[in-house]
Amino acid sequence: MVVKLNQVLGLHTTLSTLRHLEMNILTPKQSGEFISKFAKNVFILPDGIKKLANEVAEGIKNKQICIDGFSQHELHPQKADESSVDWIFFVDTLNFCFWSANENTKWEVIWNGKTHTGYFALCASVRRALQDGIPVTDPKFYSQVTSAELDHILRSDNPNAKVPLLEDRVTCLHQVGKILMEKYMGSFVMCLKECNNSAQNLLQLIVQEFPCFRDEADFQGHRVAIYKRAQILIGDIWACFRGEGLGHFSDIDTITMFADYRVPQVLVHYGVLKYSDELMELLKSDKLLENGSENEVEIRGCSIQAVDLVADEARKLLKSQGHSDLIVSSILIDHFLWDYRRKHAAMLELIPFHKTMSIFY
Ligand SMILES: Nc1nc2c(c(CN[C@H]3C=C[C@H](O)[C@@H]3O)cn2[C@@H]2O[C@H](COP(=O)(O)O)[C@@H](O)[C@H]2O)c(=O)[nH]1
Repeated sequence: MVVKLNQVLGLHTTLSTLRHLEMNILTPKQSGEFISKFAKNVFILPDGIKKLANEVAEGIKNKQICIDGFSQHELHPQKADESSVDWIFFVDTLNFCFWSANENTKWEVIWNGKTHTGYFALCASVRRALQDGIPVTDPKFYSQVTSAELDHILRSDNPNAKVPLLEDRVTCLHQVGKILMEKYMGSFVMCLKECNNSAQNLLQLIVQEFPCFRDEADFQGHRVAIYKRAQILIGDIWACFRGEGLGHFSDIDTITMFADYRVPQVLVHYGVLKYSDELMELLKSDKLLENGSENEVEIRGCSIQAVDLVADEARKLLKSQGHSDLIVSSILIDHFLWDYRRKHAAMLELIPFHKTMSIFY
């Protein structure tokens, strides 16, 4: 069934999304709307939206939900300077697929006496490399890094584990490092300076210039864009700079949540998303979902739409309470949900996450 685009979506376009229209690619926001309209195995529940929106509105009022979360983490860069931009670009080039088949093959990195897993294991391995004098976040270095060198840099302190997709990570680093060296004077800062403080312009530049960030799929006859790593890259720079200077984006609220494999677990926990029995059984069977498959696109697309609906509802609530000055963004809601999953990992374990071997998330 081919659906007429303008029947489905109010086309909110800016100059930077014209590329999407030329190539018929929906923006992430449009993709979330479109996918959720035609999803067969994933449903968005209005009561869940209201419940989570209430909690988000409260969190924004009492500042539990705020931009400071990023810099408060010891493993994130503490200074808002150009070296932090290249740190974030390096990390978000590799910010994918940390899950392991079972508990004892978890990739772990020890830093300052604390054992880190998943995303923070990646951050810890960067700290470890920099402390060992390896210029790991320098495009000059990683554009030519060997597999053996990256294997050493990302080595697990859990001897039973290795970081998955090592060769894919080397390929991604070579690709983006070469482009930065050849076209952007060896730093992602030059890309930032080209986007005149527009998040959408930067998003277009990232997916145009760096193919490994092109997180797209075909769904019901249309090309949809999820762009999880491209958007988290923008969100992390914005958060690190607290929305100032190099991290100032006039349209940051047009960035959607980052469709990974963790936030959908929290959305199901809050009763915002519901899976069909068939899909839930499939996820519980631990079978891999192929990147771009219908179920996987439905989970990720409905997550985008659900968080945007929560943001809209929270804005309405805050406005009705006389707080229309308080900013609500899908990024801040995403961070809250992602951090929530880590805080309540044991409880959330009861809700299966979709396992995909993908360089995109
Ligand atoms: N949607 C969303 N996905 C995120 C993040 C982050 C880290 N962001 C930091 C920066 C600011 C925030 O305050 C966070 O401290 C990583 N991921 C994804 O999760 C997965 C790994 O998960 P786990 O096994 O638990 O480490 C993997 O796909 C990874 O790409 C996020 O924020 N949102």
